Amino acid sequence: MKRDDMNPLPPVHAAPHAEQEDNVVLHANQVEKTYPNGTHALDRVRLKIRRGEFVSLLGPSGCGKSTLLRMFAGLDEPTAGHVRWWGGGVATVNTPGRTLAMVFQEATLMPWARVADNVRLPLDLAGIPRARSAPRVDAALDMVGLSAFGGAYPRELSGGMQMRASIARALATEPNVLLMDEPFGALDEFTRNKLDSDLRALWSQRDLTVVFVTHSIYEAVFLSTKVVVMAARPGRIIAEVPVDGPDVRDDDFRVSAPFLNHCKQLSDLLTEANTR
Ligand SMILES: Nc1ncnc2c1ncn2[C@@H]1O[C@H](COP(=O)(O)OP(=O)(O)OP(=O)(O)O)[C@@H](O)[C@H]1O
Repeated sequence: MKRDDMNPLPPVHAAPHAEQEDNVVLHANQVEKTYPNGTHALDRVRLKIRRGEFVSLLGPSGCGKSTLLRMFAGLDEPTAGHVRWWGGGVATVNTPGRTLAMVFQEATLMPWARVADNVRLPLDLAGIPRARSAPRVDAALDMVGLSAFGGAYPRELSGGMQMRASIARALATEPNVLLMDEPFGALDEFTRNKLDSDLRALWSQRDLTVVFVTHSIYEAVFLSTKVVVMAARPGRIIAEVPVDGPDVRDDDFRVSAPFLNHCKQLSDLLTEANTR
C-alpha cells in the first residue's frame, strides 16, 4: 500500500505582491554573522521576502544558506544588522496570521511514535486539545498524501514518505511561512522531483510563503518565484533572479526553454562568483 502523492488541487493564488512594502514578511537588513570561531558566515545580507513568494536560497556549501534560514526561524541572531518579521521583532512571530514552521534535511520523526502522533507533536506541545488537533492532523496528512499512513510507524515509510510526514508535521501548525533547509537533499532524484512537484502544487493552493535552501540549480528554478544566489567566503548574496515560469509547473517545464535559460543563467552566476 503506497500512495506517494500530495493532494493535487487547482492553484488558488497568483503571483506575489512584489510591489507592496507592507507585504514584506521577512526582512534581513545588513545582516552580518561571525561565529565565535571567527568564521564570517554572512556579509551584509539584505533580503526581503514577500507574502506569497517561493524563494530559494541557492549556493555552494558554506555560503551561509542555513545560517540565514536559522535567523529567519529565530534560532540564531545576527552579530550586526537585524532581521524583521512582518515589520516587527521576533515577538511578532506566533501572533495570529504570523506563524513560521521549519522543515529540516532529516525527517527527525520519533521512531517509537506513529505517524499521526509525530504530526500532532507541535500541537500537543502548544497545548491544543485533541478534539481540535485531530482534524488538523488529518488535514495535514491528506495534504501530503499520507492519509492512509497515520497509524504506521516511521520505519514502515520510504525516505520520501518520511519527508512528507515531516512536512505534514510543519503544516499541521498551519504556518504562514514555511522555512525548509534542503529537505529533499538526501533523496534519490526521482523522489526528489516528485516531492518538488507536489510541494510546488501545495504552495500554489495555499496562502503560504516558502523559503527553501538548496544546492540544486534545477530544484531552485523548478520551485521558485525568485532565486537568491549566494557565494561563500564570506557568505553573501550576489543576485536575486525572478523565475519566469508558469503557475502550474510539471515535467514539461523541466525541459522548457525558460527553465533551461534560467539554469544557464544561475550556473554562470555561481561559477563566476565562486571561482574568484
Ligand atoms: N555553529 C557554528 N560555528 C562555527 N561556524 C559555523 C557554525 N555554523 C556554521 N558555521 C560555518 O559558517 C559557514 C556557513 O555555514 P552554513 O551552514 O550556513 O552554510 P550552508 O551554505 O548552509 O552550507 P551547506 O550547504 O553545506 O549546509 C560555514 O563556513 C560553516 O562552517
